[in-house]
Amino acid sequence: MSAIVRLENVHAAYGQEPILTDVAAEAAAGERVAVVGPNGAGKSTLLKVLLGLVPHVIGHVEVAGQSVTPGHPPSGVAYVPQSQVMGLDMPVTVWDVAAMGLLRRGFWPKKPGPKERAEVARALVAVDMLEWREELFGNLSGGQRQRVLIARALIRNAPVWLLDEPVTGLDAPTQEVIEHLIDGLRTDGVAIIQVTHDLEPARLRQFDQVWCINRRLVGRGSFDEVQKRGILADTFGVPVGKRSEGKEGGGADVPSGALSV
Ligand SMILES: Nc1ncnc2c1ncn2[C@@H]1O[C@H](COP(=O)(O)OP(=O)(O)OP(=O)(O)O)[C@@H](O)[C@H]1O
Repeated sequence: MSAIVRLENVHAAYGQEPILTDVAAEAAAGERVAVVGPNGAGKSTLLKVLLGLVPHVIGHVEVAGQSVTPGHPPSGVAYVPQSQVMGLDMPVTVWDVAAMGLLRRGFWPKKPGPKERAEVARALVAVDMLEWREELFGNLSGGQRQRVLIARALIRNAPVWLLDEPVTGLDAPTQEVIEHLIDGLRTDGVAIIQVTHDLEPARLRQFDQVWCINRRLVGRGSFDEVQKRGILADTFGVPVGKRSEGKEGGGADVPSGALSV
């Protein structure tokens, strides 16, 4: 399978300090990748490298057939940032935020026509937020905001999705809804690169690959591979532990504290 996301010998920095060193990884269409690692490991930075948002990058970055360089984001990408980093004091409605999905497709600042409006409405229906369309985005709960950001991404109709902790802080039913929506994209051949702090084995087994990041790519593979080879434990900075027998879900050799982040 050919890669739709490819990183080769990638080094990245915002200033003098290197944040990521010598990262090489790839994902194919229809694959879902979990990006895991401790706080400050460089997970969000990795997504930003794929978006062309990190100012200093050495190496080869390719997304949806395009070479990505700083300041030149690829066009075939939908990005769902952590919802708490969105400006909540701006007077924008749910509809406005979702309609920003049209932004990179030549419909801005031109007024969207009936076809584009129908597209925005369809995306809001998909996340069950159409009736909130006139509400200010900043007045929504975390879960509602996340649904709107997913709607915005759906409108992009992109072959690659980058998601930064899309379900962190949400209640279990809302997590289920959003996870189900994201997972459904795989059947359309979308490659999904998702930062997550959820290290539950049952969850991570749903991903095709787990990329373990701690300022470098410590390793990657299926959850069972990275767990068995001690890569997960190394990523979180503890010695390779013994496999915890009899633990529900197979037991991950990761620090217990890491399981609750
Ligand atoms: N815009 C920026 N300018 C300078 N340094 C930055 C910038 N963004 C992030 N960093 C630094 O890069 C490092 C990695 O940050 P990053 O947000 O990528 O980590 P992370 O693994 O996503 O962390 P977390 O799990 O806490 O969200 C941190 O030391 C952070 O301070």
